Order: sequence, then structure tokens, then C-alpha cells
Amino acid sequence: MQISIIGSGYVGTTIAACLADVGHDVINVEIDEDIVESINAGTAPIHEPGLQERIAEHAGSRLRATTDYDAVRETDVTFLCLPTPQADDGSLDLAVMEAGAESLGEALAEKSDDHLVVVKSTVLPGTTEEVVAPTVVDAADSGADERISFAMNPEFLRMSTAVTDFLEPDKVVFGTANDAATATLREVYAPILEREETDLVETDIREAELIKYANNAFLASKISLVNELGNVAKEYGADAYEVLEAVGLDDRISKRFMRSGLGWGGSCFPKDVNALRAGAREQGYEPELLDAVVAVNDRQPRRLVDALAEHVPLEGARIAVLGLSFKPNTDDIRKSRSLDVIDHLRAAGAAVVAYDPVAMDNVRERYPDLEYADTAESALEGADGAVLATDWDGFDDLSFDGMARRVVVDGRRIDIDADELEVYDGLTW
Ligand SMILES: NC(=O)C1=CN([C@@H]2O[C@H](COP(=O)(O)OP(=O)(O)OC[C@H]3O[C@@H](n4cnc5c(N)ncnc54)[C@H](O)[C@@H]3O)[C@@H](O)[C@H]2O)C=CC1
Ligand SMILES: O=C(O)[C@H]1O[C@H](OP(=O)(O)OP(=O)(O)OC[C@H]2O[C@@H](n3ccc(=O)[nH]c3=O)[C@H](O)[C@@H]2O)[C@H](O)[C@@H](O)[C@@H]1O
Repeated sequence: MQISIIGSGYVGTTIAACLADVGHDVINVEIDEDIVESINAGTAPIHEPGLQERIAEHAGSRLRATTDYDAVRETDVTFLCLPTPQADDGSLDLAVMEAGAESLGEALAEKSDDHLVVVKSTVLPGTTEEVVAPTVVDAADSGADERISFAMNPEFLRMSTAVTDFLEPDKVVFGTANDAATATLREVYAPILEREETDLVETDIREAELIKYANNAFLASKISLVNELGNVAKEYGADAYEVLEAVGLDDRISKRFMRSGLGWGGSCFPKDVNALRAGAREQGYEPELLDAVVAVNDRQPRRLVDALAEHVPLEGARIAVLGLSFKPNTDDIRKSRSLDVIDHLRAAGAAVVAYDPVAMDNVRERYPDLEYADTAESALEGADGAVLATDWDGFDDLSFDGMARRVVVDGRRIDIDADELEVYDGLTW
């Protein structure tokens, strides 16, 4: 099939490369010229395992990128993978979606064949039908509503495992308003749906939109509950990891997403839980549990810095922060808990030296005056204390010999050799 993808960020680039990999012809439409150049040169614009080799293999043949929206006319279906950030008040900001939908409509004005527009971005119920569809149709010529149909197909991939998550998902959700749209989506996903392990959910557009928020709200709530239990466990002097491992043996609960510590960050859980809270309030419902889920999460970085301050006076201390991305195997630092830790440490008068295997360039833009180390060990050299903030592979094998004071507070339960340490403290255990 001929597929166009608007927005070539983490989702758009990943799904473009994967759809090309399963045999479709894919074109990325993206406003950032550097990203376009990078894809066309066969280079992944983001760090995501499995992406580079797929882009290198398909760029210039089944995968192309352009800044020109007119390219959508060569395709049968367009996926909108544009950002849906949170506004200052926490609500969903649709400005970029509307701009993209307008450009798409203008380009489709000159296409006479049928076209399917699929919203892949995370949007609240009603957005596809009440915002995206009218914007596209208004920007196209008269009669466009006959030719252009709309669907919603939420994405559940995780960063750092985006490629395998997309190609081997637990479920695929089609929110459609007619059988033709469902048939087109089935064709796009045919190679992925062949897997026995993948469930297909066919539903209406509004339900598809809400399934995505419910999914993220559930996962974020699970981690906040695990953190609340971890905080209580620590007060009792009990090991939360042992407790929750046993709890996870119950099939109804499951072992996954049971790691307590610094909490959830990233580009999606924070904004999506906030958008759902704001949306619920707008609908007249007080989402008290979701409010608490955010409050528990927001407390964890402060708790970690307080735990460190119990062992090291922070004023004037040199503190190593190891791990800056919001989770391992990604360079994404959006809403990373590590950055909150850095803010609290600096507010307490500590000098921070930071290290991350891949995310330091991104952090440098936000903290140009921070000291950065080339390796974890050089960050630890002469430090009065260290924080383990992201559970990168290799952090379990660190040598703490060079530290001035071997005090380590672990926000992620990394399996380090703590025998030689003066103090080893865990955030929730
Ligand atoms: N990042 C993730 O792991 C996941 C994200 N999502 C959702 O997918 C959507 C996209 O997220 P990301 O890929 O992370 O965003 P992103 O911020 O990484 O990428 C968005 C891209 O759109 C481009 N763009 C902005 N305006 C444009 C326009 N008018 N025309 C063409 N391109 C334009 C930007 O330059 C950027 O490259 C969001 O709604 C997000 O909630 C859903 C599942 C997973
Ligand atoms: O909507 C999205 O963008 C995506 O958000 C999350 O994916 P992602 O944010 O990439 O990463 P996760 O693996 O879910 O981790 C999120 C945060 O939770 C934290 N986490 C995760 C698991 C856990 O047990 N404990 C824990 O603190 C991680 O450290 C990280 O900061 C969801 O897992 C995806 O299904 C969803 O598509």
C-alpha cells in the first residue's frame, strides 16, 4: 500500500520504518528539514533499537521523507503522528494537530480518489470527529467529506522498544466509522495481524480514543500505587521489591510494571494523565484518583534528594547523577525524573556532575552550566554522593572507588555491588 505519515518524531519515524519493513511504500511528511535529510540519507534521527538498520535498508526505496505535504496525494492512507502536548493548565493542546490537519486538507483538495486519514496521535474522545475531520474537510475543496474518511488507531509502543512493540503488539485498535476504513486498516496491518499473539479490537472512534488514555492512566496508576506501597514498605523497614514480587504472582495483578522508585516520566504518561484529568473535569467529573496518581509520582524525586540529604549535607557537596533519560535505552529526556532530581539538588546548593550513555546532548541544551562526565566512573570521581536515576545496563557493574564519600541513593533498584559502600540507600526499600 501507499502510506503517508505526517510527523516524523518517535512514533512517525518508527512506524514509517516498520511499515516499509513489512512491505508498504511509505512517505514521511515532516516540517523539520534535518529529520527529512537524515531519513533520506538512511540515518535514524532518533536513538531507538532496531530503527537504524531498517531506515538504512529502506531509505530511498520503500521509505522516503519530504517537507512537502503534496506527497500525500500519491498515497491511499495518511497517519497523523503529530505531537499532542499539554497546555500550561495541563489540558490537551491541539494547535499542532490542527495545523497539520489543515495542511493535509489543502493537499488533499487536489486528490479526487478516496483517502483515509488515521489519527495515530493520542487525542481525547471527540477530537478525531469534532476537530481533525472538520479541519481537514474545510481545508479541502467542496465534496471532500464524500472522499475523505477518518479513523483513529491509537499507538501503544514504548520508547526504547518501539520497533518490536509496533511489529509485535499485544493488541491493535481500530476506531472507525465505516467498513471501508476498517478494511484499509486491516490491509495496512495485515502482516502484523498475522501473529496469533496480537488481538485486534474493532470499535468506534470515540472508544479508540479513550482506550489509549485508559491504557496509559492504568499503567501510570499502577506505578504510583507501587511507589506508594514502596514508600510505606520503607517506613516499615520492609523490602518493597520482595513484597511486590510476591504480589505480582497473582495473575490478576501481573508482575509487569511493578518497579517502585523514582516514578514515571517521559513524553506521554505525564501529559496523557493530565489531559485526561483536565478532560474529565471539563465533562463535570472530579478525577480524584488520577489527581493522587500524579501527586504520588511528583513526590518521588524530592523524597530521593531528602534521603540523600540524610547522609550528606548537600550545600556545597559534589553529587553525581547517573542516568538522565526518562528510562534506559532512549535519549529522550522529556519529563525525566532525573531532571527533577537535578533541580532539587541544585536548589539545595549541591554541585551536580551528570552522566548518561546517550542523553547528555539533550540535557546540555536545558542545563548548559552543568558539569558533564564522559563516563559514569569519571562522574563518580571525587563525588560526595551519587544518585542512580535511570536503570541503564552497565550501572550494575560500576566501581565506586573514586568517590570522596561512597554514599549512593538508588532510585531504580539497580543490582549494584553495595558491599564497598559507606551508605547504600534505596528510595522505596
Ligand atoms: N513517543 C511515544 O512513545 C508515543 C507517542 N504517542 C503519541 O504519538 C504522538 C506523537 O508523539 P511523538 O512521536 O513522541 O512526538 P514527537 O514530538 O517526537 O514528533 C512529532 C513530529 O512532528 C513534527 N511536526 C510538528 N508539526 C508538524 C507539521 N505541521 N507537519 C509535519 N510535521 C510536524 C515535529 O517536527 C516532530 O518531528 C503524540 O500524540 C503522542 O502522545 C503514542 C504512543 C507512544
Ligand atoms: O503513550 C505512550 O507514549 C507510551 O507510554 C508508555 O511508554 P514509555 O513512556 O515509552 O515507557 P514505559 O516503559 O511505559 O515507562 C514510562 C515510565 O515509567 C517508569 N516505570 C516503568 C515501569 C515500572 O515498573 N516502573 C517505572 O517507574 C519508567 O522508568 C518510565 O519513566 C507506555 O508504556 C506505552 O504503552 C505508551 O504507548
